[in-house]
Amino acid sequence: MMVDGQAKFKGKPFQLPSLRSWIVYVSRELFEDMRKARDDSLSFREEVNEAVAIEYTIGKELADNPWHTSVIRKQMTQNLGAKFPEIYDEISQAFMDELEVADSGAWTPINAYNVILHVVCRASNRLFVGLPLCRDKEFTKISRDFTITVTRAGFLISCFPRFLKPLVARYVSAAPGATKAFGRFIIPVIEQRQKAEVELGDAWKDQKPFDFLQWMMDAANENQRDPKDLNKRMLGMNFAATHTSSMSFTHAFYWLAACPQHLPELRREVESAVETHGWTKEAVNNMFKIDSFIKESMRLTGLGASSMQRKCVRKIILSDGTQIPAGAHVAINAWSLHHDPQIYPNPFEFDPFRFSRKVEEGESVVKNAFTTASSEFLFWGGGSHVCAGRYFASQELKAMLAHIVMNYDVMMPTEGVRPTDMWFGSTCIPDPRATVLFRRRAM
Ligand code: HEM
Repeated sequence: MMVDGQAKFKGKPFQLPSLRSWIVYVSRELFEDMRKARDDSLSFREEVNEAVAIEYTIGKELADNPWHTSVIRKQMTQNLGAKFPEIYDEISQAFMDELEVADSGAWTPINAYNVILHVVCRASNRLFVGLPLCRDKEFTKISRDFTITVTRAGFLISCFPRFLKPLVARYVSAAPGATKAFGRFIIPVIEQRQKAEVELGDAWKDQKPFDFLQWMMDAANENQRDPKDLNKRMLGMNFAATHTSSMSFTHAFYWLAACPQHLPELRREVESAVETHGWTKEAVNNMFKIDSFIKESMRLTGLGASSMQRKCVRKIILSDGTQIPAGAHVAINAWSLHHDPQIYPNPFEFDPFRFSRKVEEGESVVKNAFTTASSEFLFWGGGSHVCAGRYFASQELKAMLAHIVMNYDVMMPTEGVRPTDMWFGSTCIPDPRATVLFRRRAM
């Protein structure tokens, strides 16, 4: 429908119904309007609050003041290099534990999505809260299930008028139970750290853990140190990180399994980067083909057909004269943009080295990098709310792909056939039931 709308209205804004409301889709020409718009006109927060009923599912505190986002943008991003060895350790351990591939060297059919979800959850939580919690089966299960819990409850709550929402939330939402269960793990850790800080005074500085939870505790002001509040923010992080990364990785991985002819070229690149830099952030930064492979997968079959969705909170007029009334929802038609032949020649072809080739031809590395959000690549959204975790997500996905490439052969049971994607509204979901064949790589 978005492709038809784009063709019929020749790039002018048009409206389509979504599962919750009508959405005005604008094209790339209005990217700057969307990028520059402030929250008092086109609101990201109102959009998210409405989509997942955040005040009833995750917590009103997060909706009112998401201060932890600046900890992601600053402390977390700055420390990714230092944390890489641990994150890579978790990725390789998790693949070893979760991927039951025959030792005989025979092909083993495996439900890849389930493995990927477990690996992502462990790797993310290694950064968020460290060992041993990131490997705790009960703790990671709450984290893995939480996105589904919130998405389901949020959708249901959003269908009811405002005065009924609290009632619906109380009876349908499993989120408060999940928050409590998560808190049984996280709150004692927070309390123990707060106690140690008081008892050890200055000595705490040298002994304190080096993880996201601690960066958040250090950044919190006097009013933000309540363990219950910090618990909700940790769960919010898991919500933002787990399924987005797992589903995105699965999209890229299905391309790899459907096109294993690219394995040798990817292997050569990973081998050379690791030989020079070891398994470090520098090595991953030098994996341009891996980067390009993932970016091309996200261009062709990324999670969102729409991007930068906002709720209009006061009437505005866009630069082409389009009037957006208060209460309307606006988004960029990312699907049409990512499949526009003017920007991406042969847009429906999977061309994994499309971006790394440009770099080899002399174009800027930054322009072509997976992490770069621009008017031509809307996978991460854009403007002031562009994904805060994209540097971590990119590093994690690249390290996972590099690890698979180095250790396994993969292929689809029907050679060359990628599992058919599923659509939920404007979200493109890789088939979670698909089986992929794995074989340990002969060294
Ligand atoms: C492949 C994985 C991921 C994808 C596809 C993704 C995608 C997005 C998108 C589309 C947005 C909205 C941007 C906009 O509307 O302009 C967003 C926002 C956000 N993401 Fe991600 N994300 C991913 C991973 C992560 C991770 C790992 C974290 C945390 C560690 C994270 C934290 C956030 C936060 C906090 C925001 C809100 C930013 C704000 O309020 O300003 N994301 N993400």
